[in-house]
Amino acid sequence: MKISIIKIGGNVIDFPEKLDAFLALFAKFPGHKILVHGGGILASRFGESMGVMPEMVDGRRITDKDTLDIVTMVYAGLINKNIVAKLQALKVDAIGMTGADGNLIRSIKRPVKSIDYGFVGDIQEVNTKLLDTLLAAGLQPVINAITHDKKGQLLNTNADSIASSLATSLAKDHHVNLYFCFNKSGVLIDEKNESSIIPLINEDIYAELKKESVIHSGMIPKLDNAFAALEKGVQHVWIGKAENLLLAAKGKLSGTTIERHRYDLY
Ligand SMILES: Nc1ncnc2c1ncn2[C@@H]1O[C@H](COP(=O)(O)OP(=O)(O)O)[C@@H](O)[C@H]1O
Ligand SMILES: CC(=O)N[C@@H](CCC(=O)OP(=O)(O)O)C(=O)O
Repeated sequence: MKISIIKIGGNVIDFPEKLDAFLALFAKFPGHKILVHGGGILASRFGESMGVMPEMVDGRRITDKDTLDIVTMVYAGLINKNIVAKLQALKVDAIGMTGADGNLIRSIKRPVKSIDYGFVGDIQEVNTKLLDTLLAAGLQPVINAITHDKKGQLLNTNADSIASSLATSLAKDHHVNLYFCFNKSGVLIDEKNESSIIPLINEDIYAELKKESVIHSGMIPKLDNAFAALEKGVQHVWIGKAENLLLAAKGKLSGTTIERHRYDLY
């Protein structure tokens, strides 16, 4: 079957009117679809209000015990259940899940090397059978950034990595497209100029733009995840503005398409 994995970032979730507009588009999105969400901005804000200061390294959150409790409440509770309720109101039969539900995503606590990320999970296994069953039953999974180690420990996992892993696991048996929706029009040459979209990025262009620091911070893990997905059989990866999601689905020019192949110069 054809499956679309759609990831929505914290910058959109944080603005109720932007989230509502996005969910209305998601409801109209054709075919089988899975929504993956983060919510890092809200988690940071909640943490700060409780005296737990956010600490990020390379776009990943250092997650101590208090932070794990906060992200579990925010991602698996507040954000996930609100999105499910809003989608149900839009007549989408959404079902909200963490990686622990139905053993959907098993991860392991990231080994301590130069940095101790704490309770951060690296994905090991995705229960694609469960996703197949849910999709075949007409349900639309809404999956958040909390995973588990199957030994009783919840872990915090970057939502871009979750989207990419779900896409690559499902791509073994299905035609899978991956859409990263965020608050900018795409990958930009000049971050402050929304019309400076780079329509197509391959690995050569990526390496060059990274070297020149045109691409930095949160965009690096997003693009690493995008290339990893293409390498493992995902058909199409798109990065762009949440409001252009339906244009992207129709193949209309909007945002950035990620292309795997390097161009042969000779
Ligand atoms: N060349 C670029 N074009 C667009 N955004 C960029 C670029 N380089 C870095 N970024 C940054 O990456 C961010 C998106 O990554 P992230 O915050 O992880 O997204 P999300 O909203 O999905 O969580 C943008 O908000 C922007 O600040
Ligand atoms: C380990 C790790 O970094 N987890 C992320 C999960 C949420 C996320 O990815 O949210 P966005 O998509 O809104 O950035 C975090 O806690 O920020």
